[in-house]
Amino acid sequence: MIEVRNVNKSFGGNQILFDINATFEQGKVNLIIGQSGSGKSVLAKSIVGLHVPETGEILFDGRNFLNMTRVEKTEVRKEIGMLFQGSALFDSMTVEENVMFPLKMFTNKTSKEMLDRANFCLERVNLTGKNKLYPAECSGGMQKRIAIARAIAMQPKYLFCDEPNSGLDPKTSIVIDGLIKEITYEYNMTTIVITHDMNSVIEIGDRVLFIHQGKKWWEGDRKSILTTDNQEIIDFVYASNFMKEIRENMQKK
Ligand SMILES: Nc1ncnc2c1ncn2[C@@H]1O[C@H](COP(=O)(O)OP(=O)(O)OP(=O)(O)O)[C@@H](O)[C@H]1O
Repeated sequence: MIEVRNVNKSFGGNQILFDINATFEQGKVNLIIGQSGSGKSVLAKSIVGLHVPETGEILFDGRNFLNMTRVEKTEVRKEIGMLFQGSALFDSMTVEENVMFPLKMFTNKTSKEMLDRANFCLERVNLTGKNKLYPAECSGGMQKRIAIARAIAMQPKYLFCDEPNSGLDPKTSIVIDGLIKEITYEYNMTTIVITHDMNSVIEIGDRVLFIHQGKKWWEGDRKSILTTDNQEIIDFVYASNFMKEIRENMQKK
């Protein structure tokens, strides 16, 4: 579980996050949604230690990250798997080398142990036998699955996914969402996903946090987001005429 308590963050006097309090539960897919510029990425980066908030606490299973020594922070970072927008694979490395990269960086495993783990992770994302390909030889969906294999290589307790479906077609997005959901449940991870994708909200949003103008505006589960009366959520979720029609039809029933 990750808890965010009273987090405020500014850049050069410009306040971006206002007293955010949120709980991201273990074994669940926790989504952060909100309009562009609302502060989602700043919040996620504050949680993983890429930004330092002025005030507040970030608790990883009760351990306050902001009070930790450098060594303690490094230990927590090893427990975090990251899935970046655009996959962020190393082009000059093969699939297998990409997946083994965090193991080489952070563990003392032997080559055989690293290869075994890479093979296990590649099998988990249905990429068995693709070890020697380079990222440029793989489709966008495959690249995302390689990035997921790399993110879980260290058996993380926490998984962060930044816009996992960006650049993917709807069908491939569903596959990636399904994989994120499955591995979250299978490995009992605390997963946080930043997304704009309403389909993801409906499919995998066990918990949904809606950020509006740097403030926590609403939180709930995927079902309650469809029936909420919160006007900012309605504006966000039902931005298109098609979605507006669906809501009107739901209300007539
Ligand atoms: N390093 C930074 N220095 C100064 N301002 C920043 C920095 N990072 C983000 N901001 C500002 O913080 C605000 C929120 O940005 P953020 O990237 O969190 O938005 P977002 O909700 O993730 O948007 P999007 O969905 O478009 O990615 C924006 O006004 C942005 O300009």
